[in-house]
Amino acid sequence: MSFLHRTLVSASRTTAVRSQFRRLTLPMIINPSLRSASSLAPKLKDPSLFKENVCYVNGEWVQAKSGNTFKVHDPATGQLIGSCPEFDAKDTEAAVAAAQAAFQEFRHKTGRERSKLLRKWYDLMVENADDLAALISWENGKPIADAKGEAAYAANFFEWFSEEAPRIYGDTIPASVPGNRVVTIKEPIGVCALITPWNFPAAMLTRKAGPALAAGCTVVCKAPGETPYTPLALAELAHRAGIPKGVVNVITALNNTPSVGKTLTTNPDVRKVSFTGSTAVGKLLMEQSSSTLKKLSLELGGNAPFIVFDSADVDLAVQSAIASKFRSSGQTCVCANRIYVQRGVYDEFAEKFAAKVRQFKVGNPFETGTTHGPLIHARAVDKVEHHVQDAQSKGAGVLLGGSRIPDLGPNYYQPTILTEMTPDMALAHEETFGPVAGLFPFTTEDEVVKLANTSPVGLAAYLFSRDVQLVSRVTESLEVGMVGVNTGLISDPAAPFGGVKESGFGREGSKYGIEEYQITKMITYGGMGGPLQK
Ligand SMILES: NC(=O)c1ccc[n+]([C@@H]2O[C@H](COP(=O)([O-])OP(=O)(O)OC[C@H]3O[C@@H](n4cnc5c(N)ncnc54)[C@H](O)[C@@H]3O)[C@@H](O)[C@H]2O)c1
Ligand SMILES: O=CCCC(=O)O
Repeated sequence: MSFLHRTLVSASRTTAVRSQFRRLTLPMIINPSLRSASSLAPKLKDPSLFKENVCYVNGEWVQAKSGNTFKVHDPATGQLIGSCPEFDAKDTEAAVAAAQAAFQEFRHKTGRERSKLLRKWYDLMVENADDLAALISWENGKPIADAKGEAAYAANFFEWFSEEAPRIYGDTIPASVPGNRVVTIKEPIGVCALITPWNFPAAMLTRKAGPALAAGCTVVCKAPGETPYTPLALAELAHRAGIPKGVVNVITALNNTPSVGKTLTTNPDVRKVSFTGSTAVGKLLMEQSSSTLKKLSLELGGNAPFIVFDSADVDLAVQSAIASKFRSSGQTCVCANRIYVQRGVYDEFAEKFAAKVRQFKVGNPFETGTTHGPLIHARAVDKVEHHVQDAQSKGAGVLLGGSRIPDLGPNYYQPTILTEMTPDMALAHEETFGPVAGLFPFTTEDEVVKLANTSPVGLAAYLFSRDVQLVSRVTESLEVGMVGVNTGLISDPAAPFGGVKESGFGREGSKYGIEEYQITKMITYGGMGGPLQK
């Protein structure tokens, strides 16, 4: 197993592994000893990675021209972490101008030079992984083991794209016109706006910035208002890596996010927008980008079907469902959302699944042994609660959980299992983005494929079966961009990540990821070839 896979697996399956050694308890364990307010700030080995009240523009740490700031809170405790500059349209224009000026030189660096810069940035991420993980846990709320997994996952995008940068090739194409020679070269598209979400504060940035820099582009990263400190720490590491000024800019906003987004999607110097977040915001950004016809990558919401056939290895399906459904407390776009289980194994699956979930330890992300932390904010908890109540009102059973955990804090919700789910329930057609597993019984292959494909989104799907022909049929019938067969973990810098339908378009990571930041320029040479002149 590779280091990356190990870190992903260890972060996401902490619960599965630990559970083998713990006594079953009912209900799931709640980590009792909340940290006191005075012990909230994690101790960083390098405190200078915590950048308060500044953004990184043109190689310098700057404030918003207005002097305005917004506050960032720890989702686990509600305590204040600090403030960040509330950038506005003018501040954003300045960041784009810096990136545009830097592009004129950076585009001419060789692939090998860009590779070395990315590699240095990667090395610094690895050296500072513990601090990055602490920042991730603090502002996002994921348990520290998961945050370490994210730090490694994020760094690996720089490693991967440092290896791609020197290997950018065009084609030589046989022309239809005699004497013509056609070649293509790959050029960097220009300034890229990278708009990233809070659920992976490091990895969503590196998955975009890695290929952008490898291609020779410069970037303006709009950090999520909920989790700005990890992206700002990455900016500090970019600075230390010697990345030239203006090539990487990291800006922050919370209340001004719509106007910053509008600026990034309408400024003619921005040639590409890459966004990860909700489908609703993706559609808005696409509409805004149409004014200057920007190239777009949109990695939007999912509603992943997780299908367990009678022919499955049920234990493997259970373990994988735990890893997929409850990763980051259900707050990833590829989390299983609709768990379809064939009638023949439904009861066995439900029982074994519940036994594992009962062993989760919900609590403060920094507390030893915590396997699951809080949700990101109150809106997220409200949505989860709505999905559970809606399902209950329409006849679902609550096998486990089903309520908030106010003793831990306002953003905590119990890991929950709902049974006998039906297609009319909200969870069936909306991504929950929280720790609720809805188990839908089904009878036939045709039925489950139709159910899986009813969603307007199509990001990831998972299926479990030992029947190779069934696997092949179903995989090819699913309307999604990614399928996990007999695995619940599909994220890998080497693999193309992206969706179809209203989950967006474009691929991130892998050999394809860099194409999103390139243009293919065709050159036709006329009057070439023909017989040698004697
Ligand atoms: N695909 C993913 O990884 C992912 C990540 C986060 C959220 N989501 C989806 O979003 C839903 C709710 O989460 P949310 O409310 O934080 O999502 P959201 O789309 O509103 O926010 C995601 C990020 O987009 C940015 N953003 C929001 N409005 C913007 C605008 N007008 N212009 C520019 N940037 C803007 C913010 O930086 C924010 O952090 C979830 O249920 C889930 O479906 C998906
Ligand atoms: O939530 C979005 C991305 C998650 C991942 O890369 O696995």
